[in-house]
Amino acid sequence: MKKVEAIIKPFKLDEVKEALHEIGVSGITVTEAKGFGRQKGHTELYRGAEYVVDFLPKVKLEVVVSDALVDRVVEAVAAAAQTGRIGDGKIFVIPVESALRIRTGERDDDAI
Ligand SMILES: Nc1ncnc2c1ncn2[C@@H]1O[C@H](COP(=O)(O)OP(=O)(O)OP(=O)(O)O)[C@@H](O)[C@H]1O
Repeated sequence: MKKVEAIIKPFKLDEVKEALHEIGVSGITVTEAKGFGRQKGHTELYRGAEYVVDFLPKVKLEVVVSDALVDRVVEAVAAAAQTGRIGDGKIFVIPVESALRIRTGERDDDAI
């Protein structure tokens, strides 16, 4: 299993969620986040306004998937989140050791 952690522009969340739904991802964790990339000190367009970049609002999306699905998830998130402008975000892939569905006791691939 892998955790795909994506930092994206907030207005792209619905599109990314739809793309993940289409490839069969059932569980997603979404957190409001703030951050900056290498554009620090420059300006970034956010909701039509130019901001001098400090910490910009972002959304952090976490999806744990089977190894078989990880490439498709990364591609789907990247395609849905891309605008081509600075600040589009990043995707990290992290190994996951185990998973447990608390209600049933199912584990690992059966739990995600
Ligand atoms: N190395 C990193 N570690 C953790 N979070 C990061 C890292 N780089 C970027 N982020 C997060 O991703 C968000 C978007 O990053 P961003 O797309 O601006 O990166 P970038 O490298 O500057 O690329 P770009 O040139 O496309 O803007 C940041 O606001 C931050 O929350």
